[in-house]
Amino acid sequence: MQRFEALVGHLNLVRHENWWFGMIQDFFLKYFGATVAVVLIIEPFFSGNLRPDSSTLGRAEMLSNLRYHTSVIISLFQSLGILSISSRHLNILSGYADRIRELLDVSRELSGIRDKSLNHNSPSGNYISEANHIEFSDVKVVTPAGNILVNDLTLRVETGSNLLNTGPNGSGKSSLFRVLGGLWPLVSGHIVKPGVGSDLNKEIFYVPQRPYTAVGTLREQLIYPLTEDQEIESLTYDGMVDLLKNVDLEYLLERYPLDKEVNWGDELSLGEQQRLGMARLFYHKPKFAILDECTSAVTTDMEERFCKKVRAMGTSCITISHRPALVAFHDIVLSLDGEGGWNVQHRREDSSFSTEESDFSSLETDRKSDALTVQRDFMRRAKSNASLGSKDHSYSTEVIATSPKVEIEHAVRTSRVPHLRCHPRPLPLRVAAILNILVCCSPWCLSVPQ
Ligand SMILES: Nc1ncnc2c1ncn2[C@@H]1O[C@H](COP(=O)(O)OP(=O)(O)OP(=O)(O)O)[C@@H](O)[C@H]1O
Repeated sequence: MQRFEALVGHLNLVRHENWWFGMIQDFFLKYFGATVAVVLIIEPFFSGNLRPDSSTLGRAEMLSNLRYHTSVIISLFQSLGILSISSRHLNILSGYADRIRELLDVSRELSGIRDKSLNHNSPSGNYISEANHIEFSDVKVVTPAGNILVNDLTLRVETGSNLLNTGPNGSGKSSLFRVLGGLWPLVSGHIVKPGVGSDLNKEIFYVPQRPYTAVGTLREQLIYPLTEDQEIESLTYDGMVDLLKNVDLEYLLERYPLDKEVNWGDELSLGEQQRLGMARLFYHKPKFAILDECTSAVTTDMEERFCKKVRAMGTSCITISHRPALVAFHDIVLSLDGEGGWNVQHRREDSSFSTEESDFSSLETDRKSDALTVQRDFMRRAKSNASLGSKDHSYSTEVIATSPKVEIEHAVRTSRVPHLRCHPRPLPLRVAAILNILVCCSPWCLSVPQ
């Protein structure tokens, strides 16, 4: 609050100074020059030092001289004004130059940190190396402010495995992947991942909750972050149709002409933007996809189809989510407790679970119990899967399987929905039934006391 008040005070001061500067500058440029010019020229005229010839030509010459000198003096003052403005422009320019220098310093510093973490012989022992899988060994996730979010995490995600990352808000779910992507420095431990040194999106594609939507054509949105000249194989119209059909967005092709530039962030709903983000993933077909709550605004049906399609594509999902329903599509669950603790559960071949953990359950605080709820849900669902004996099943079968059976049977028996009979009764019987209803409902019948 104090800083905010200091900022407001500083802005007020700048506005105040600007106002005075503008006033003085305007007066100096517009009025002061002309006033001085008139005084300088009129003074000799009134003191009698300047007497025109009596001839018309002499008077005209004097007037022309007066005009000339006035304009020279006014131009002189204007030039002085422009010089004073230039000093202001120079100040602004030096401010911009200073900010660019700061940016270059920071980027140099960051690339130094990155090079250090890529260097296997780093004296601190923390480095990033290349492999076909993702592995964290004793990795600490620390915020730029110095808070430890995850302590000594050890976890391996093989190609083909799917990891679900859960935990309370602010527990460091997204931050873990900031470290993986090199956005935050690796302060301790060792990370193994594919595509080291190349752009993150080639091997590990990040799909955020609100995908970035640049102003441009629909095609440009689908291939983002690549641009047309970076594409190895150009995306055809049929390819676009297929990608959009996967996420039920094919109507965008009818709504927007192919070459129309649109601000997609303004024109699409969050759910549509998320589906566009999914279509991008299908275009890039990465080895690993980091799905950061990217299905939070779409229907569960769409979410189920998306998960199945990503699996079929051979991409391993690393999903950050609070939705327990998603456990059905993952074989490893990483739970963070927001206090540095973590817990990893692996689904084994026989659908039972093995658990690795740090000091996760030593002390159950509010944040830990939040994370434990998701874990317990995962275990419950996993047990029910095992009893069903199925390894691969859909979200809806999951829901049906975990719903109380008795209630379903009961609901079917007491169904109020009328059903057509397979063998309708003979016509005379149906006519007799209708007559019976008519007679019973007639006013005479209704008025007869029972
Ligand atoms: N640039 C930053 N500087 C300092 N602290 C940060 C920065 N970015 C995030 N944090 C802090 O790190 C913590 C973890 O943030 P993160 O985004 O990883 O949480 P999360 O588990 O993904 O939360 P959510 O479930 O709400 O998405 C938060 O407390 C946040 O305030």
